[in-house]
Amino acid sequence: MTAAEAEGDERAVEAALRPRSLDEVVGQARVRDQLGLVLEAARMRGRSPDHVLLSGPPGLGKTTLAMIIAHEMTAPLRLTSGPAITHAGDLAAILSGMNEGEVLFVDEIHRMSRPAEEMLYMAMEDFRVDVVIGKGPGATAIPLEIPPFTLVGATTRAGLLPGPLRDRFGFTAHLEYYEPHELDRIVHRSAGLLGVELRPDGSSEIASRSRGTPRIANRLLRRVRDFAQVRADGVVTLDVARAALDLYEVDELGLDRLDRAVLDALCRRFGGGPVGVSTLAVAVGEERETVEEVAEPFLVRNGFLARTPRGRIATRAAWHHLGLAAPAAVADTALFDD
Ligand SMILES: Nc1ncnc2c1ncn2[C@@H]1O[C@H](COP(=O)(O)OP(=O)(O)OP(=O)(O)O)[C@@H](O)[C@H]1O
Ligand SMILES: [Mg+2]
Repeated sequence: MTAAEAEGDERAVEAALRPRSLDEVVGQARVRDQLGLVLEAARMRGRSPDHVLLSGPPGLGKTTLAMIIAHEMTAPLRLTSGPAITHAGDLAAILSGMNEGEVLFVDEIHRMSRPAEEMLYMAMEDFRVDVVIGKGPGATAIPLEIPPFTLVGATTRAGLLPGPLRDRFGFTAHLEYYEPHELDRIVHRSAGLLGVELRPDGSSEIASRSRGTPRIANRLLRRVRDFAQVRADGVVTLDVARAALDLYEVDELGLDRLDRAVLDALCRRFGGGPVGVSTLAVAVGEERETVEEVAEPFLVRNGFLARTPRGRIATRAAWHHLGLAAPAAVADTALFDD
C-alpha cells in the first residue's frame, strides 16, 4: 500500500465512524440541545435553519455536525473551504448553483479571501449577490437572487473571523474538548463499528491518552487494534493498549511526539521562553499553524505552556514533564493562564 492509499484508507475509516444523526453524537450536550432546537424549529416552520457557525480545535466534530445538520434537515450538502475560494467569482459560482434549502458547508471559513467574504455577507443576509462584470469604469454589477440556503461555517480560529461575518450567523456553537468518559464511549462505539474486541480498561486507557479529541481517540484505537492483532490475540486489554501506545510514542498524558518536541525546544533551546511561536515552529520543523492550532491548545489547556504578550513560556509542569529541573524564576501557570 502506498502512503497515499494508506491516507485514503484512514479517511474512509474516519468517515465510517462519523455519527450520522444528533442522537448518535456523544458528548457536547449543550451544543446538541441548542442545535436540536434550532433544527426542530426550522422544520416546524418549513424553513431553512439559520446560518450556523461551528468553532473549536481540530477533530472535535465540526465537519461531523455540518453533515448531521444536512442529514437532519434531509437537505443536500455542498462542501467547500475557505482556501478553495480565492476569488469572489468562485463563491458566486457556488452560490448561483444552490437550490432552495440546501446546506453549504464552508470549512476553514476564516481563510476566505476578503472580496469573497464581503460577497458572503450579502448572500447570508439578503440571499442575493452582486456579480461584477468587466473592469474599470465600464464594470457593471448584476444582482443575482439566491434561493434561501443555510450556511454552515467551520473554523478552528473563531477569533480570526471579522465581526460582520460572525454576526451574520444566527447560531454559534463552540465545541469543547471531551471528557475522558465521553471519549470512552466514543472508543466503544468505534470498536463496535470496526469489530474490535475491547476490554473496559483497554478502552479507558485509550480515552485518557486522546487529548480530549474524538479523532485522536479513533486513530489511537486503530493503532492499538493493529498491535493487538499482530502482537497479541486481537483483544484490546489494558496491557495491549499500554504497550501499543508506548510504541507509538503517545505518553500517559496523551502528549505525542510534536507536543514533546515543542516543550523540549521551549525548555532546552530557549531556556523556557518567552519565545515567539514562529521561532518555536522553526525549531521543531513544523508549520506555525500546526504548532498554534494542534499542539498549543492542548499544552495550554493542560498547563504546560502559557501564551504571554512577549511569547510562549514553559510552566513548571512542562519542565517537570520533561524530567528537568525548572529554573527558579519559572512562575506558576495560573498567573499566565489566558
Ligand atoms: N461527538 C462525537 N461523537 C462521536 N464521534 C465523534 C464526535 N465528534 C467527532 N467524532 C469523530 O471524530 C472524527 C473527527 O471529527 P470531525 O472530522 O467532524 O472533526 P472536525 O472538527 O471537523 O476537525 P477539523 O477541524 O480537523 O476539520 C470523526 O470521524 C468522528 O468519527
Ligand atoms: Mg473538519
